[in-house]
Amino acid sequence: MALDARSTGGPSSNLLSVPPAVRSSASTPSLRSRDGTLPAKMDRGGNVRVVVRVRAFLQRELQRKARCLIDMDPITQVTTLLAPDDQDLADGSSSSSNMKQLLRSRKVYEDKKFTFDSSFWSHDVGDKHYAHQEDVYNSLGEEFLDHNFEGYHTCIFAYGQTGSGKSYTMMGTPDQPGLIPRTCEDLFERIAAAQQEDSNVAYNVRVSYFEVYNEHVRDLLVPAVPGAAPHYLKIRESPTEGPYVKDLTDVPVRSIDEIMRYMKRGDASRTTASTKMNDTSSRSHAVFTIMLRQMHHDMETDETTERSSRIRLVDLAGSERAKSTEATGARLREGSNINKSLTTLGRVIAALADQPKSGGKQRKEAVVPYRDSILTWLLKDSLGGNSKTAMIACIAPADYDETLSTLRYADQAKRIRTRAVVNQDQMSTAERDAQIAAMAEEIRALQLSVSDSRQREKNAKEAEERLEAYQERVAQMQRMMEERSMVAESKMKKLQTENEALKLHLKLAIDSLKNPIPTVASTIEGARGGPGEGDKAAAAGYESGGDDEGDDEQGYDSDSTALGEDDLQEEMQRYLQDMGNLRKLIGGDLSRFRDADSVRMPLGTRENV
Ligand SMILES: Nc1ncnc2c1ncn2[C@@H]1O[C@H](COP(=O)(O)OP(=O)(O)OP(=O)(O)O)[C@@H](O)[C@H]1O
Repeated sequence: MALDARSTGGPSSNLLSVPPAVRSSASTPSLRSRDGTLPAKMDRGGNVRVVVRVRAFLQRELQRKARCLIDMDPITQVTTLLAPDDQDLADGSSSSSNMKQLLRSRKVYEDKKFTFDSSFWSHDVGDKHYAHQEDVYNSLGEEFLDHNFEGYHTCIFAYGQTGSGKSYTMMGTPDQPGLIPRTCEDLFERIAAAQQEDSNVAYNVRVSYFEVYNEHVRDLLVPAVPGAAPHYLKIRESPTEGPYVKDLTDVPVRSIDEIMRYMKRGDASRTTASTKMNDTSSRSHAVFTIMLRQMHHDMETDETTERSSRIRLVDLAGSERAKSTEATGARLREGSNINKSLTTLGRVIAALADQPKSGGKQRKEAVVPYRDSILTWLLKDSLGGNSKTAMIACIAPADYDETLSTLRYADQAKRIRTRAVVNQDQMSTAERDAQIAAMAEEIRALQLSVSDSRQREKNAKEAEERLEAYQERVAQMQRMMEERSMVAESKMKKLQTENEALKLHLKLAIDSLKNPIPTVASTIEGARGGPGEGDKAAAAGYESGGDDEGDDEQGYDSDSTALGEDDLQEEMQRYLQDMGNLRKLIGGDLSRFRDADSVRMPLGTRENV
């Protein structure tokens, strides 16, 4: 049950019974909508969607008998942060000197109210309005997956202080899977259902998983070699794709099992450590990306429509105060790097929230400091570009200062507008072939110039840039070849289905010729001539039609039967031969792609695990 479709309740909330949320039946919208326009209900405007989730007390909070400082109103979606009293402050401070300091500072605490798109009350599981993992997925993940099938890039990121429930929300546990495993599962279920419905649509799914640790990018799908120095990846920016991680493993996946395997493998490689605030604290920002490509081939026009979308699911490391975590050494350095990138994220959010709305009075756009941290640079597109984005603000129930800071962050993020567009391409087979040929030519030229520059070793930087451009083009070509092979496979599938249908048809035609059903006319004729005549007519079958012309048309004579059967058989033979030829042609195409695949592997622009 999704919380925005029902009530949530803090200690004082007004609980209402509302109907349970209905699981969306949305599947893949037809790829045949050429212009990429979507039903109005799909378009929720371009603002970042912000939801908030409060977790249950942890052992340490129960031990100090903490009081819940959060209240959520299920109707208005207002989240109230209640001012702590002296007792709360005394319970929350780690030492008596801290307490004295707090009281001396005479800070005035007051209740603060915030309104978000949804609020998830996950504080006490006994509450009938408790938001389970499934509710969070149904309310947010499912809708975002709808957008992906429509062709939009999406990004969901979890933000909050350390130990507030980000990893639990995004990844969850084996018993309580979070948004990432649920998205993977739903994705493949939808693909299977859509393929049953329309075999002309082909799907291609790839995943990658990386972490940003201490301002370095590490591939989580490549197992770390024990004892060896960690392998960090570089970031590049492409004019079309924006910033990306160079040489990041990007694996094709074909089933739920396969994607779950990669997800678990990456998750196990994440840098975590035990801190005072969280036994398994994520010390890095983790970005799990799914690339979904949907291709529809129209047999009549021989045109292929392709939609591609990127699903980014981000589990940020938690903001932390060194005082609370009591971290020293490596943990302290990690903590300050985490805080640095989160501060930059805060500045990016503030700058984006402050951008003038288009159409209004011309005001200068604020400079957005994306490049000030690896995290914000990599999320540039998701935060302020072509993406539908959601932020899940995770909060602890009894930490006023940290929760206030998270809620303020979230409040600002609500004002960010992104510019998501449907990523759809349409191309005829001839155009695709021409593009592949042109690309092959370009690659050849680049290859020559790379080896030439290398030989001369004059300008190493230039050579490197050319090499990168070359590798990028090869990767693009690889993708186009895959698309062609997907189209060819879908053509094959369709021909096979037609072939089967024709074979069945032929068999039925031959069967009906061999064992014809007596014509109704002759039976009626027989019946008219009295019971004796009728029996005779039935026994004579279709030959008893008489010399009447009309009867001849309805019945069959043995000569014309033989002729019709031969004709039909001949025609069917021709069909089958045509089918065979087509199949050979496509088979040839496929083996060419496979050959090309093995040839291009050594180029290794994208490593496949
Ligand atoms: N909704 C929830 N229901 C039950 N337990 C939860 C919930 N949210 C979080 N927890 C528990 O709280 C603890 C901290 O959660 P989690 O590790 O997800 O925090 P985090 O925000 O990812 O922290 P960090 O930033 O340090 O990695 C875990 O033991 C987790 O199981």
